[in-house]
Amino acid sequence: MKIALLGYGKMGKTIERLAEGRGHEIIFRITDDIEKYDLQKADVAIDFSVPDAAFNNITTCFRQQIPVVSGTTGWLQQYDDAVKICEENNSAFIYASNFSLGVTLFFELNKQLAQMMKNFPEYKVGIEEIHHTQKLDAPSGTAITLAEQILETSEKKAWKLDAVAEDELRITAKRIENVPGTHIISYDSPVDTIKIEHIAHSRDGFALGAIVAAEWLQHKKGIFSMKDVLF
Ligand SMILES: NC(=O)C1=CN([C@@H]2O[C@H](COP(=O)(O)OP(=O)(O)OC[C@H]3O[C@@H](n4cnc5c(N)ncnc54)[C@H](OP(=O)(O)O)[C@@H]3O)[C@@H](O)[C@H]2O)C=CC1
Ligand SMILES: O=C(O)C1=N[C@H](C(=O)O)C[C@H](O)C1
Repeated sequence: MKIALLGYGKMGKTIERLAEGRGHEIIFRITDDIEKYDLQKADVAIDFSVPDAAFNNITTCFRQQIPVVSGTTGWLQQYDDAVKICEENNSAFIYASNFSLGVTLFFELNKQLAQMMKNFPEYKVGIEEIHHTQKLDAPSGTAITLAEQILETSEKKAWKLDAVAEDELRITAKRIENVPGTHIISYDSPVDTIKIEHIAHSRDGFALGAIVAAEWLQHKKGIFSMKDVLF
């Protein structure tokens, strides 16, 4: 595949290394005005950039029918508009707040555990995420996905960073040097605690998942998720 990278930071460089190892070619490393690039030369665009740039860059690709794999977090208030533009232009899109196989499995485990715990109100649920100090957004996109899954079965009304109200789901965000990404779901009762935890050891899992998603998306049209790709 000929890949246009939208964003060439920590994730862009990791994707470059792993994609070239799988025989793909990086034809653009875009970190500024996307209009300067001849996107028609690309088979797919992979977006790991910044919240302010993601929507414009992704939809510019859709308008040229270039399929997009996006992992950028913090721009999802515009996700529905991006989906609409993708469909209007008969293009293809996969978004995931976390592309790793481990977190895709963890999402399924989280849903099953939430379903089981809804009958045991003595357990108080909370989410903790830990990331490196350069991360722009808090809470992480992954923590928001986990929270939204829990809210589907819980009596809590909404998630909130550092929530204290009883009807809010508390997310705690910590920033520590060089941590690629850790997510913990805890159910605390007066007598014990149940925890599930996903720890990324590097960025390779995120990058590999995004490349596999891009390979899978070739010649497809429509809106997909990592569940479509992996299961
Ligand atoms: N879904 C997932 O699995 C994962 C998602 N992420 C998310 O991916 C995003 C990127 O993460 P990371 O690589 O660590 O971040 P970095 O800060 O390392 O990289 C961001 C990149 O975006 C570039 N950029 C800035 N403006 C534009 C623009 N207008 N168009 C295109 N690119 C631009 C920056 O360029 P410059 O430095 O020149 O400003 C830089 O190359 C974040 O939102 C993060 O949360 C991260 C890991 C996994
Ligand atoms: O910014 C990061 O680094 C990460 N961002 C994603 C998120 O916000 O969930 C995924 C991963 O946790 C790393």
